[in-house]
Amino acid sequence: MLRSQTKLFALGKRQLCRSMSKSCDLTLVEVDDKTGIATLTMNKPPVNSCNLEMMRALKDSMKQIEGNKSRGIILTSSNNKVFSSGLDLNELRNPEQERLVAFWKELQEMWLTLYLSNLPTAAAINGHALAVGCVMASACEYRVMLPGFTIGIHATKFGYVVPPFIVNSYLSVLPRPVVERALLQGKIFSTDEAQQINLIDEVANSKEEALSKCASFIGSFAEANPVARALTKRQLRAEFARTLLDEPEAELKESLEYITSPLFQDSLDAYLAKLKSKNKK
Ligand SMILES: CCCCCCCCCC/C=C/CC(=O)SCCNC(=O)CCNC(=O)[C@H](O)C(C)(C)COP(=O)(O)OP(=O)(O)OC[C@H]1O[C@@H](n2cnc3c(N)ncnc32)[C@H](O)[C@@H]1OP(=O)(O)O
Repeated sequence: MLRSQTKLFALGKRQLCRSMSKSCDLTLVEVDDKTGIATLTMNKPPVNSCNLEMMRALKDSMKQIEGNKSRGIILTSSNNKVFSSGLDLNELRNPEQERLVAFWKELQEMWLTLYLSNLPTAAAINGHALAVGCVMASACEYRVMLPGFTIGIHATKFGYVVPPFIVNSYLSVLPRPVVERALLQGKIFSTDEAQQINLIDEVANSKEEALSKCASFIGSFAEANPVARALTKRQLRAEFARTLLDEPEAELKESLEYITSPLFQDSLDAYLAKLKSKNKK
């Protein structure tokens, strides 16, 4: 996804910006002129898996929204069953080194951009949010989820070690003993369970209601000075972002070694085969 492929349109009272790939718009951004709140919609069929281009589109869209002086960001999905299925597993399977490096750097940068955004951030989770899908929702300041879906980081279930910044995503919303158990079990939570442990803040019965609740949360900062708010947020979050801010290369090296190991590749093959066979039955 090249920056030059990102377009900005004036659409009535709203601005619409799209990050485009060859075949579709990977992300859509609409800014509400009345509230100044931007809705960033993930739009990569079929399940918003995060490949290199998708993560670049998300990062670029967030930077554009910040540059447009919006009042906040709501992250959501155009798919009414899946918020995001996490990393695109095809990027990890027998990867070409150069692309894998670019992919993992993009994951680091996308996460930092969202986690440390100057703006208030909220996720309207209108479908399953798995692995990095859950990480993105957890990086936001507020989460509203629709009933009947699932959310969680199940990496250990299929043989993946969880990288430290992903652990930190959970730690910024959940108490440590809960994080430890959830990550070690590879626990996926239902909407109700997620609300009980405060992984999500509210449940909404429709996407519209979820967006409205997210907008109310963002509106709750109306009295706060935006610069003071942003700097305070950065101070509060800097500790959990430290590894990626100070030593992204070390994290990259460790992750690449692990991803390219036979141990990881074998468990990925088995997992992908299981995922594909589901649709052949
Ligand atoms: C010490 C240092 C250690 C460093 C360690 C580094 C290692 C890092 C790796 C660990 C990090 C992991 C983070 C991740 O995000 S991994 C991604 C995990 N995600 C999943 O497991 C989600 C799997 N998907 C599902 O469960 C379901 O698809 C769904 C999201 C519940 C949706 O179900 P639905 O029935 O609607 O859709 P389908 O299952 O039929 O899917 C449609 C097609 O999409 C393909 N698919 C789904 N998810 C992915 C994905 N994440 N990547 C690639 N492809 C995906 C699926 O196979 C279907 O394809 P098909 O149509 O060809 O069959």
